[in-house]
Amino acid sequence: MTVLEAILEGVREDLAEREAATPFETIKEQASKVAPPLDVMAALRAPGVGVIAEVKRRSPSKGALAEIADPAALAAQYESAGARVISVLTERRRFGGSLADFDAVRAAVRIPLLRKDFIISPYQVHEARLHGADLVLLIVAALEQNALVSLLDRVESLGMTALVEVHTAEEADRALEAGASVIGINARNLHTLEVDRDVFGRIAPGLPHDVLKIAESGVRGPGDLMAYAGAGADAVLVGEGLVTSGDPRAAVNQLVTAGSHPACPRPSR
Ligand SMILES: O=P(O)(O)OC[C@@H](O)[C@@H](O)c1c[nH]c2ccccc12
Repeated sequence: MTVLEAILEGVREDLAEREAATPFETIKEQASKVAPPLDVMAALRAPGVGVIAEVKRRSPSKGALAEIADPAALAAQYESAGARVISVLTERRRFGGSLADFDAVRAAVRIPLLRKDFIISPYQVHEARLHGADLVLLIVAALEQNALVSLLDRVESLGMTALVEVHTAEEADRALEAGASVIGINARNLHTLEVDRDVFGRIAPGLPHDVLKIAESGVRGPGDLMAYAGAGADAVLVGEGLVTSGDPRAAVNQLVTAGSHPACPRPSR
């Protein structure tokens, strides 16, 4: 079993419990009454290379990363330092996240929020909306093509944006085929957890100009952001580098400053 398969098994078990506690129809109905999603495309298309800052307690590759006693306070720091979007891990077993973390962050910031989880069912999409998500992660490697297409359609039909994650050129083709308008290229292989920062530069140039390109994982500082920018990134998604920095506000600010510096390569749209 690969790491991804093991994670998905746990996700399915946790999901079954939530489904038993609250029926799909209830989640759907409650989600329809929530304030509409924010304009994610506008946030991501702003000038310069954007920063998506992640609330991440632990990871399967490194174990515990940071305590994060107050996710709302961390998110408020990210926002005040100029992050465009905040990503909140809600996967419990491997990443130590929760929808409670998501709620705390939602109440603390005004910028768009990404629900970062292993989404395999429409239930989780409506659940994301119910908790105020604007963006939802869909991982191509975790989904059959028909599931990817139908989840993407559902995300968009609720007015949210799908961040469709890929790690290979074949997965990128599947993402485009499904109609993705925002593609995240993850440097980390979810089967082996190995990080290869060159994956972005191999895949991004083959994507259409109008597709927003997010470089995910492995950003340690402004140098990595500049390299991703040079390869065509519209934004970078950063977790570990921020939560382990000791000063997340300063760490985000350095990235935001680099991403808006005149010497930073511009997205080519
Ligand atoms: O902590 P990093 O290396 O900055 O990576 C952040 C983000 O890309 C990573 O958390 C991530 C990318 N895709 C995922 C899918 C599921 C869980 C987590 C992820």
